[in-house]
Amino acid sequence: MSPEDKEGAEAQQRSAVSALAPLYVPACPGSGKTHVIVARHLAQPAGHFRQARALISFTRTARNQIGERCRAEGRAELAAFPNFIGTMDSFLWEFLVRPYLSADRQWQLVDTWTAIGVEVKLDRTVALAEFPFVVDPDDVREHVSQKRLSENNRGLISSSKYPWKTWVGAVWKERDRLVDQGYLSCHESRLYALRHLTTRASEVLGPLRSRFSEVMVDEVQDCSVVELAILGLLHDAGLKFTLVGDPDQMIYEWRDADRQRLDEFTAKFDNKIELTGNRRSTPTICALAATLRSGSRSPDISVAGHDDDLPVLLIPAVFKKKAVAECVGSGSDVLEVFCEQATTRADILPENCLITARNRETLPIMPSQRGANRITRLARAWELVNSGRGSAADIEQACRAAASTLLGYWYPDVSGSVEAIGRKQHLQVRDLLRQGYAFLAALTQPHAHWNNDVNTLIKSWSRPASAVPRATKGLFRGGPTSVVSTAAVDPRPRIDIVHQIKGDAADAVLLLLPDAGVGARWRDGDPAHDEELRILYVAVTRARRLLGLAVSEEELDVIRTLLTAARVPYHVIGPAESLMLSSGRNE
Ligand SMILES: Nc1ncnc2c1ncn2[C@@H]1O[C@H](COP(=O)(O)OP(=O)(O)OP(=O)(O)O)[C@@H](O)[C@H]1O
Repeated sequence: MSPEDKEGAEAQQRSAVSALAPLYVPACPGSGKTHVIVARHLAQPAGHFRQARALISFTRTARNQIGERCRAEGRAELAAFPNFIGTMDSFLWEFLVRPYLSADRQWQLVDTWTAIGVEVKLDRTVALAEFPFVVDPDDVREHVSQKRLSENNRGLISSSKYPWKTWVGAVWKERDRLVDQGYLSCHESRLYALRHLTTRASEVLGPLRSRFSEVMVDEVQDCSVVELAILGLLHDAGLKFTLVGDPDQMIYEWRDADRQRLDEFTAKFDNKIELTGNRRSTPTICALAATLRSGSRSPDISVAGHDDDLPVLLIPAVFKKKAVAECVGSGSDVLEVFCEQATTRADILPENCLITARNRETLPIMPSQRGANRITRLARAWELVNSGRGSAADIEQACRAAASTLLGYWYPDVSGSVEAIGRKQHLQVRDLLRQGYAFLAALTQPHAHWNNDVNTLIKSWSRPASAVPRATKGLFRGGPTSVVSTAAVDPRPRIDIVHQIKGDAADAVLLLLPDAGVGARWRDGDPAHDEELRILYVAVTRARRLLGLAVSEEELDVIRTLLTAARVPYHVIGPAESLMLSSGRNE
């Protein structure tokens, strides 16, 4: 990093902090988007009515960070009324929805229908939250999308004797019943906000104008089309916005984020200041990331100031079932090899590594967590859930192990994953995981003869009508071999899907690319139109110093060629290297 690069990045940030709104700040990964928003807020005097600012983010974590920064700078007044610091949903609810709802009931906003666990029941039972409500923002009309149903639910509904139309009727009936009771999901709330803005604009705009001189939106690329339509109307009505975001990190198409709509909206902003200084990643990681975004923009400038610039590690891998990936040739575990490489090459410990994949099904688990007998796995699952540690993915795995235990007793003649058995028996995976969690919570602490407690609970646990338990099949004969989970003692890397690590960072990141054709897609695809590539972009840009890619042998040549063309230094881990590492560890 040259002093000019550093000064350039600082100058960009300073301009973004001091420029007048309306303002659009497209910013690269690691450029300090939240820093800019907070600094902008801190740079201005605490305003009272008509001078206050609203700072909108998409997560409660981001909201809390902004509030904490204001307090840490000794400016607690900036986090208080009449300023507003909150999520997009709370902003819409507080200013555009709640004040204009009828006074005949007590209204409650819920994140999603999952929060109140409502189900649609015909001859099958499907949670209301599982039905995707899709909206056309131009005429604010909603429909329930069959196309967007999960595979599991599509199978469940197609096996029902009722046609899709009847299901849709039942969905609306259930939804209307909840609204009658005063419940609105955030999805509904957004639609109400848009309706109120179009039908009673002057009423809605008055209070916003009398309070805020500026509204800042962080991660604007995460806005759905409805949210963009709302912001568009507010902008056209004269509310002053500062939008900060990275369109290349748009990975929420499933919740209706839309690149074209975002581009149309941001094109209305004449004042645009770009942030191209990456304070997180090395030049190599910035160069690789540039191959995963649209247009031919040159790589972002690394101003992270790391001492080393490590090559990307390519790990040829065989992706096996049950979330295991092995190195080609040596058969060593990819996760272990990557963590060892991170330690030996860069002094990065496993707990500072992040392992990620696109889908939960392909998310690997550490070898230390595998290979144990069923009751030992269950004991580890108990330990994990009761320890309060572990990532969301770890806890889901634990619930899966418990659900699998119950299914093994209920359906002794059916084998397969929780998904496969659920599909065959018309049971929802979500319900099975919930049962798994409750089962773990009801179990005693593992001990040498724990199998007796577990078996008693399995037998007394409420079972589905279709269950056909047979004598002791699926029950446990012996106790666990080791009770304490290695998770409690081994430092382990964080393992999570890409959508869960957005906004985070780690010294070393390993991205697993198990899909056939991923190399060609990367080489030929356009990230502007291919969300899968943007998801890879988000994954690789989490890395500070070391990036690893585990790819199947068939993909290796394409990926090597494209990295060479982009002048991204890489190193392929050969069989001897991965073998040497694992045998070295065993000595
Ligand atoms: N002006 C600054 N001075 C010092 N550190 C900064 C400054 N701006 C940002 N940083 C640091 O740079 C790092 C990257 O910033 P941050 O995580 O906010 O990036 P981001 O733009 O939100 O990235 P992404 O969109 O990829 O999540 C953080 O560690 C942040 O504290």
